[in-house]
Amino acid sequence: MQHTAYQPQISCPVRIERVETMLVDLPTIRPHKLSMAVMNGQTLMLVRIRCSDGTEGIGEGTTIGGLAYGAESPEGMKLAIDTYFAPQLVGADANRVPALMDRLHTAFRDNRFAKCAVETALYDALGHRTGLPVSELLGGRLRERLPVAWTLASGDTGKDIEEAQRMLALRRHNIFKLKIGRRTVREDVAHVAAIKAALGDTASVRVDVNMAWSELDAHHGLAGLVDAGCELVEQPVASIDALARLTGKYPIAVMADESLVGPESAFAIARVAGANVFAIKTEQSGGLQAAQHVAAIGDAARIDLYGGTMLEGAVGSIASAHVFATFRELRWGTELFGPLLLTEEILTQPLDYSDFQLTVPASPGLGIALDEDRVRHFRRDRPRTSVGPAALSHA
Ligand SMILES: O=C(O)C[C@H]1C=CC(=O)O1
Ligand SMILES: [Mn+2]
Repeated sequence: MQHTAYQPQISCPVRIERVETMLVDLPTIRPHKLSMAVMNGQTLMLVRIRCSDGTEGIGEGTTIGGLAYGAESPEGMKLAIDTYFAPQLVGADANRVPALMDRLHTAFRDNRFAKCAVETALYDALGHRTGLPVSELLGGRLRERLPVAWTLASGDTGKDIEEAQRMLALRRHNIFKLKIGRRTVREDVAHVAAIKAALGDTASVRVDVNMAWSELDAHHGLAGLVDAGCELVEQPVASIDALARLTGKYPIAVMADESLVGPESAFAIARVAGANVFAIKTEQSGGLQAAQHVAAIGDAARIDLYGGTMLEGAVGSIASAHVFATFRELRWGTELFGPLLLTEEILTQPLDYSDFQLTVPASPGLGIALDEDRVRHFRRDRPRTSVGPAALSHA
């Protein structure tokens, strides 16, 4: 008897036909105050890759406060993809995602966020072609739902307490990350202590200093945070050496964020025991696979994992959710709340945030669909001339 061999669709080359990018500007629900920027809106750089078999994939590149957080901006990512990446991609075999990414890594230095957006779109398209969710293409998910923290960053203690209590009542979040570092250490510690006292044991309270403290500030700060009942401090100082000197010194977990920019930095931090926890950000790591490599280094060094965010919108957040779903352990949960910070929905079906968790979609690719009308409406390059109702009906 002759057996018909199973022929996965990806055995035939599928060509990349078009790479399209756009900037989408969305307002935030309130000013979001970080030590390096105050955000009143977020710009998503969306990339759409169309392939010769009719499949397409979407990806997102997003950062915080334009160029305030790092070396890439949404505008710069768009330029990098349009001018440099697209000519390398068009005509290439869309099924070979790691090979395509290798080509981009060889041809172009850095640009980790822009590369992550492209890798996301390629995996989304591959998922549609094969019928598999991105998490399965990345080796297989170990969980269906992810705990999601909320960031309190209104700049006002009373408002933050009200916001946290609302989130607890809605059963949306019971982990809170407080953005500090804009005020004195003493004021910041008092702010954290007041919030923890108001929430009690119903909530986990953590802080992110975004590198704003000197090493001496950090010694005072960490001691005060321990007394306030705070269980984790994220990137209190800038340098890896200083992080290492603080780690283990106080009964509070020290988490690396800005210092963690891909596998090499993960190795450097692990080598000096520079953190108890890695805040792994998919974009900051350099892509979906790179984030998995960072996780593997953390695992090997017995450093706990946490799924971080660059305050991405729905596309980038769900790409990260697929990645984090593959991590062996995720002791500190995630903070994939970015879409909830925005006033506008750009998906046909909103993401499922419930019971303090986010569901990782199980349908092919990223498992989400853009609401094209909404995206068109919020595109930065949409026609802006005011038109009357008659003209609109022909638009
Ligand atoms: O972790 C960061 O530094 C960036 C980000 C994450 C949550 C938030 O509010 O800002
Ligand atoms: Mn951080």
